[in-house]
Amino acid sequence: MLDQFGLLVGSSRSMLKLYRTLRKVAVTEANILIVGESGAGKELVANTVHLASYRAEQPFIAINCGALSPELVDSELFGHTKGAFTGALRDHQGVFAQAEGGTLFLDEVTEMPIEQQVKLLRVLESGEYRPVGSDKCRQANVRIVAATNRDPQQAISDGLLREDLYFRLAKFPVVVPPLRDRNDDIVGLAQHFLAYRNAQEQQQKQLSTATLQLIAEHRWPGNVRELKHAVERAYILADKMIEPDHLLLEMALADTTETELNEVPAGVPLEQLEKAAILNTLEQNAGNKTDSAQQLGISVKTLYNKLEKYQQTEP
Ligand SMILES: Nc1ncnc2c1ncn2[C@@H]1O[C@H](COP(=O)(O)OP(=O)(O)OP(=O)(O)O)[C@@H](O)[C@H]1O
Repeated sequence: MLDQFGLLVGSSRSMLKLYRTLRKVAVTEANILIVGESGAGKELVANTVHLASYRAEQPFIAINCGALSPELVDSELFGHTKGAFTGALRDHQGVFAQAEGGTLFLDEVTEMPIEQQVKLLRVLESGEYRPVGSDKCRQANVRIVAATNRDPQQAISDGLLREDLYFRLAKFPVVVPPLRDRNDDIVGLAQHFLAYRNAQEQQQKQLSTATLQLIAEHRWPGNVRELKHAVERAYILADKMIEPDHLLLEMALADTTETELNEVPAGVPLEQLEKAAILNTLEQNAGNKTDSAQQLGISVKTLYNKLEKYQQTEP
């Protein structure tokens, strides 16, 4: 049986160290910055912090900063009053109001436009925010837990994250290690996801020895999310014994071999290639933009911009 803390499962040394940190930090009011690769479990860490905090009975609100629409970002964060702008037909609560008393999880915080990062910093400093169109400030009682899959120092030098906001958020930087650095947990997590499905479906499917070996040896670039999806796929495909082929790991491989690249016909407009690469990656990731952007080596914001452009040029 693997150790558990809140929603997190794992007994590797790095996970046990993480639990110790979270246990201490959760009961404070400190804001937190969680750093880790996509799929490593950052949102689960944020949720666990919330559940282990004194705010557990209050709301946990999660937003992806890369998915905020540029025109509405102020309203999405701070809310708006009726008539604040065309289309503002009624008062709207932003995420700060929704999370009042609880925890606000800002995923992909480096994708938040710099202008809003300044406003966020102001809220963290003064504890006040003002809904769009209102002349009254509201008091915010919200704990901020932010996350990024970028190296924060690099994001600061690239101008994606304000240094002053970083210092405000990162009183307690929490690092979630990639799955390949917690070898001891890989097979246990696979068994955990399988046991969960077996209990749900009242089945007793099993992982064969060869499957367990493949799971242990795979590098899991998509981290725990990739492992969970592979087990769930295999669970559906296998009757009783889950064999290596059921995991469909080659489908999830992001690495394109040189031979495959040589098969791309010469003279295809680059834009067309780019669009095909983007749409195929999204399809492989079941529409998950964060994972797709990471595999494509672009930011979530760039991915959104490109998708928007395709929509405009579509007949
Ligand atoms: N330690 C863990 N124990 C159990 N399940 C886990 C663990 N870590 C991650 N998961 C599961 O893996 C999936 C991905 O985790 P999560 O969404 O927290 O990752 P993330 O780092 O926030 O990803 P992204 O950066 O893409 O938003 C979720 O289904 C989550 O429940």
